Amino acid sequence: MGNVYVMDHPLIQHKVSYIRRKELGSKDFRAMVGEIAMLMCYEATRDLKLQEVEIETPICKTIGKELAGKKLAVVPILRAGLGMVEGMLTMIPAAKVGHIGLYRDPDTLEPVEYYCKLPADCDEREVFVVDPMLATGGSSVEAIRMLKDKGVKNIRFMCIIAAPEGVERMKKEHPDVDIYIGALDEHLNSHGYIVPGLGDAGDRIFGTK
Ligand SMILES: O=P(O)(O)OC[C@H]1O[C@H](OP(=O)(O)OP(=O)(O)O)[C@H](O)[C@@H]1O
Ligand SMILES: O=c1cc[nH]c(=O)[nH]1
Ligand SMILES: [Mg+2]
Repeated sequence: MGNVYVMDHPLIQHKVSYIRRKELGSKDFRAMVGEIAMLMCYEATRDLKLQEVEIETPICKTIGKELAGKKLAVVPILRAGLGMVEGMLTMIPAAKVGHIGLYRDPDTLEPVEYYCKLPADCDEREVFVVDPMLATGGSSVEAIRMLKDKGVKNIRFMCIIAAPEGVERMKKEHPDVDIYIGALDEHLNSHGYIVPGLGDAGDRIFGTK
């Protein structure tokens, strides 16, 4: 059964408050989204399995620990998820990266697919799906369905801001997926935007509005 984790680390909370400010420009917004992703990655990988390994230091042989089991992959939901990739790779540089392109139709709020390129062995990997915003949940539910269709079994979802509506939908549709949230907000407005939120994450990262 998947769990929902809302980050309580002071650095994450501080940086999330910072990127909510409407006066923050794209350059600083983008940099901070990357920093938040890095800190969230650190928190969301706490339970990765370790195995013992014999190593030799300049002094003697000893037993150390290394990551065991499945290799990792990061899959951003385009566009806004791209802002989290570098931070994730700072923490887990050996991870492969897949891309899922979805945009939300502004009228229906339904996700529209336009791209999918995944690592060939993604079904053998533990996959971190990243997107700064979980609003209605339509995009993340669809992205995870696409991964499951390719045989991926171990999936975690990471977002910076979530609405309760999206969290409930994810729990219902993908009860096996752990969800990591930077901040859990109040509700969605009539246009499907998170309140208080931070506006349109993709536009703010790429300066398109
Ligand atoms: O939970 P949902 O209701 O599906 O909304 C969340 C989605 O909306 C945003 O993407 P958007 O459609 O704005 O595309 P963009 O990243 O290209 O801006 C966001 O980055 C999520 O992917
Ligand atoms: O508040 C929201 C909702 C969906 N997508 C965003 O970028 N922001
Ligand atoms: Mg957008």
